[in-house]
Amino acid sequence: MAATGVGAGCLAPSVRLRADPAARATACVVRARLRRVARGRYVAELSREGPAARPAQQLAPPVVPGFLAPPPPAPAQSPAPTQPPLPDAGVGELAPDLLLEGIAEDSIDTIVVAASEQDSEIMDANDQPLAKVTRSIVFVTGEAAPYAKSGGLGDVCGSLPIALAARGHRVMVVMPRYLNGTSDKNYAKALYTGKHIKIPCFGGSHEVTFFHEYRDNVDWVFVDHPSYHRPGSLYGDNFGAFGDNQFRYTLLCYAACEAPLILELGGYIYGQSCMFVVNDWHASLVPVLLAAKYRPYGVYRDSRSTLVIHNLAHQGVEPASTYPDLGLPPEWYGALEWVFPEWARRHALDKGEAVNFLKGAVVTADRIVTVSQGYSWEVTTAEGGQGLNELLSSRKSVLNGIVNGIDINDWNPTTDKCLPHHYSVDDLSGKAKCKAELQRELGLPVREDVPLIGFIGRLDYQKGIDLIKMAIPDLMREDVQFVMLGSGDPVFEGWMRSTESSYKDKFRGWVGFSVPVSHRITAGCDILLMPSRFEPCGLNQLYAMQYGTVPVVHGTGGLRDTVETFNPFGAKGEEGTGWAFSPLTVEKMLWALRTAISTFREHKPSWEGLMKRGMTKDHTWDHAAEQYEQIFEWAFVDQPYVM
Ligand SMILES: Nc1ncnc2c1ncn2[C@@H]1O[C@H](COP(=O)(O)OP(=O)(O)O[C@H]2O[C@H](CO)[C@@H](O)[C@H](O)[C@H]2O)[C@@H](O)[C@H]1O
Repeated sequence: MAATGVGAGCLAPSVRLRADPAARATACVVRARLRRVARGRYVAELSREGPAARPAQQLAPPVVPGFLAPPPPAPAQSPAPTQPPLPDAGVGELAPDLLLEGIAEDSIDTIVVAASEQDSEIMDANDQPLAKVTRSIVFVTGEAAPYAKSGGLGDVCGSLPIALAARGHRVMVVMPRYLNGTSDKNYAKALYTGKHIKIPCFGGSHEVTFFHEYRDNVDWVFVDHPSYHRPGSLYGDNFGAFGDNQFRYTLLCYAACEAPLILELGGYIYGQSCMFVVNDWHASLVPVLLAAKYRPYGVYRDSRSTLVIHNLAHQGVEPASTYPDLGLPPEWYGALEWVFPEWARRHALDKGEAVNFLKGAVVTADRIVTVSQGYSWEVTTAEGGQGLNELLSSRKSVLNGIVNGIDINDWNPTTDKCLPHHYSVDDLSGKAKCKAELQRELGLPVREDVPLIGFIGRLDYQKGIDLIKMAIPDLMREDVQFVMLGSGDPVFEGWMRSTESSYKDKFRGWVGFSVPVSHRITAGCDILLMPSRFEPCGLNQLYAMQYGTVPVVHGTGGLRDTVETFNPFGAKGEEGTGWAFSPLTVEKMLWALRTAISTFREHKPSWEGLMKRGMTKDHTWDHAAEQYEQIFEWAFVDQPYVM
């Protein structure tokens, strides 16, 4: 039995058959024409074509229950021999998932689902179309919240798929099943699919299995292998990055290529016409595998891939001698080939030859997206391109920037479960209470009049921690409070601890990774500081604005795109949502902070305006999801970049 889609907005992947063993097997074709009758409700007009000799009375009448309409009693259980044959018979209301009951599965050769473009649209609350064309989308990622998160990549891959699924797409996310003793409970609802494959790489055949959870209309697929079960964080432990990360993410990429072909999720596989969305270096082997190992055999010729760059600083680079381990044909070496400049080589005999996963995706993916427009330009410059600028420039015609959204269910001051008090743009009193609670929790003097400045993030060169370190002695001379939450570089962790003991009434350094604490800091602070050296998008400034906390940021990448510097003399009165300073120097940062502090102290109405403008900005994923759809459509208009 085959299911084919006809017409724009092919719905075939979601057609489901419920076979009735009582029905007689007779070859036929069922045509199901979907007509949209209301938002989310469809009528299927069924007609059956089959051999002229087909005895009509041997077939049970169709029952077409929808998700929304309660299923009618199942006449299939007692087929009435006098029932007329099908022609245009079964009509019922149903969601886009078409369920045919009472027809023997093996009695049907083909289901043709025809829906005009208009009919197949999923409508929004105002009955306006969301997605024009629905697709099968496969996200491949090293992390996705709430299962596993080490930073912004996890946030994005935990919420963008849900936003796309809400627009009518069929979405799968493929990521490792990390079991490390602390996050195991996050995978509790994921069930073993019974599917396992053997992956030929690294000198052996490695068995991986698949687990699955269906949540928020998304198929969350977890690849299981012993190398994902170990203490520490996702990518390393106290001794640094895991030495076998290249192996672990090679397995992920192979598994992600197989998943749409073998996993029957909701009864049906995703098939060969997918959009693979590969995130950062962990997933970057996917487009290379599609080109080198599938398309030459006629598989995935109708699929496309989009590389999403969240952070160019991590590229998955290993010695060239590891290439044979990857299981790729020798002639594909050039796609991953990477030669370090002489200054970056370790000794005179080092030829600097390496393989670079991210580079592999840059030269094979159909489209490339960075997580802000500003960053999409920066990656083409020598300063921001981390060595890939020339290659990325050569692909400028398919390079776009889309600013991330945020998960409004998770980050919403009116409902946030991590907060002791709630508030909204109309009633900010809860924010003052959150501030007092935070000061109490941190053991700082509880004072409403003192500006409380926060920092949340990885303690990493990228985040400009060294600038904060240099500025602290000056800043601590002011009447301010400062709280930092972060983990990473042990040198900075030690510095945070010692600074806390030097400025007991003013500074708190919380070393560690705690999502609830990050929510409480975002809500309780007045100012959020982000002096990032580079920032592809940045999420904390978006969370801050959503919570009425005014961001002071270095004007780079996504920070420049999202934070508008305060202007008291704008054309329509006061404008702006924070301060974006540039260039990145301690003096400039202190100047921006002092301007913010004096506005907080001396211009209360202006401060409230800043808070409210930030809170009323649209930070939802809807707009970004629509832009991703556009990129996918462009990709499908073109032939695959590498056949
Ligand atoms: N100690 C801690 N405790 C609790 N939570 C913590 C934490 N440290 C960080 N976080 C959380 O991790 C996330 C960090 O996201 P960012 O976007 O700011 O940076 P990151 O560099 O990880 O992401 C990369 O990918 C994202 C997504 O595309 C880009 O926005 C970004 O610019 C790019 O560098 C936020 O949700 C933050 O609250």
